[in-house]
Amino acid sequence: MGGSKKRKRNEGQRGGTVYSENPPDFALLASLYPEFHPFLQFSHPHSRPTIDWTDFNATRQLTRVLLHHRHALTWFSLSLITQWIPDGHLCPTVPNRCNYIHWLQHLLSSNIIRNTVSSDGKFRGFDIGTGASCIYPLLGASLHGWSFVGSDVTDVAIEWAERNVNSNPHISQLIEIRKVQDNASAPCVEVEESVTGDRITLCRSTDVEVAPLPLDLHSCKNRNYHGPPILVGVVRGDENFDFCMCNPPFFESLEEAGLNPKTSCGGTSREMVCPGGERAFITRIIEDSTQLTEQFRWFTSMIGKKSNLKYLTSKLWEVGVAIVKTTEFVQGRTSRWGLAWSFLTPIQKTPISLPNKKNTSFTLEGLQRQHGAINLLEAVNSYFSSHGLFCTLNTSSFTVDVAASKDDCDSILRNELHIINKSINCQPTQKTSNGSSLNLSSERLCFRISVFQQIPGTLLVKGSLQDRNCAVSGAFSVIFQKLEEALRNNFCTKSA
Ligand SMILES: C[S@@+](CC[C@H](N)C(=O)[O-])C[C@H]1O[C@@H](n2cnc3c(N)ncnc32)[C@H](O)[C@@H]1O
Repeated sequence: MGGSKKRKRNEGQRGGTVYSENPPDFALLASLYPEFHPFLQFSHPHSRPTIDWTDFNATRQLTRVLLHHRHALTWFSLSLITQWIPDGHLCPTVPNRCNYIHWLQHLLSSNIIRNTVSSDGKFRGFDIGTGASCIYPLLGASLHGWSFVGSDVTDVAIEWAERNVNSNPHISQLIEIRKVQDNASAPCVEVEESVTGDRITLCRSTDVEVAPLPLDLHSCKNRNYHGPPILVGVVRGDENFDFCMCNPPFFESLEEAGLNPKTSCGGTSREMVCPGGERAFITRIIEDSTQLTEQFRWFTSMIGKKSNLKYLTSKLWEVGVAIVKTTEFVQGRTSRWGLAWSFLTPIQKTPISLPNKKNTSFTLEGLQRQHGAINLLEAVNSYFSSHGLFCTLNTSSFTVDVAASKDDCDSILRNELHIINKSINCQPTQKTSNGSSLNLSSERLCFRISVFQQIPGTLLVKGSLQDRNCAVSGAFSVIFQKLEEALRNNFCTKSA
């Protein structure tokens, strides 16, 4: 921590992915795929080539050759120009989509939630709105051998997603494309045979014609979302998944969707726009998830606006999830966020394995001017208060003293900071040598957070355990890590 004056933004999901460590070499791609060559641009004769990111033909050709070169995927058949992504349809950028897959792989293999669905790491996922590209199932199946149901509402998306699946016979058995319709008759499942080259592949295709949703879902809770069903009514009662994923229609209008002139990835209004934008769409996913708590280990979604991440996270705690995980995906100048939640009880970490340090710290660098020590201190205070912990803020010494009961600590160790008992038992307190008013009962975890400004834009956050021998001191490291995560999320990432 600390050190370098200018923080270099990590590309990819924090921690990096194959594309941040090994970016595409356009010259090499053009030598391997002549159809990509016309799109190369050179700022001067000996510079590395790039492409015109505002040219839809260039970005879709790049996606096609990258999928083939890096992932052995045939996407909108390389040989048949008639099999091309329909004009104007969303063309996915591969590194960005890989970041999400990479994060999911990390989430699933970390076994925070017990694996009850799949064996051998062959996870099963539900891709909400798979699109004509079917990009996530193709990547997930080819990179990790995951199986998928990919849903969508438009005929074009379904038709082309199926074609893309069938163009990849080595993984086509792993992917089912499911059409979502908003009318009331029983689901029908059919298996279609299709011929690709000289091989016959099976692409399971399902039309799920769903019963109308319960009234309260349509009208009361989802005033803003009036579209077709998303999970409830599309997922069958006997299905279980390790995860669902979604790149939702981010925008409230096409005008809003067209605000980024720097890249051209296409996107029709059906793909990009939903009344109420991603906030409404993901709120519906959250509401659906409360009815499918046991059928998914993880619910996840991509989020385009940081302000929505905060809103949706608090919504999740309101509906009683057991755990929330977030991440930031950074690709070039674009940031997106990942949100994951589960209703299943996380596997309890053993306190013995936790380091029992008395003092610990981290540095936040590159903060904007308006984020001074006092703002950070207030954020620390409200972070702990909002989780029901007893806090004393001291703005002259730039400290917050915090006390947590044994039950609070148990909850935190189970990753359940949100259900901390708010009615903290305020016993008589005793003055400590450093002047704080903390209860030093051996059953209570008492610690002090101090904030120091090192240089403008760089703050040091220090945590000091008041009594290292208290019965619950092992919880301190976890709580401090959670605080760091929350502060970094709030203060260190680009605002949307
Ligand atoms: C932003 S696009 C994402 C496409 C693709 N997953 C990707 O990442 O490029 C959103 C997709 O969601 C689909 N969609 C909208 N509402 C839906 C619903 N209720 N259920 C399933 N898909 C839906 C749209 O048709 C569109 O294909």
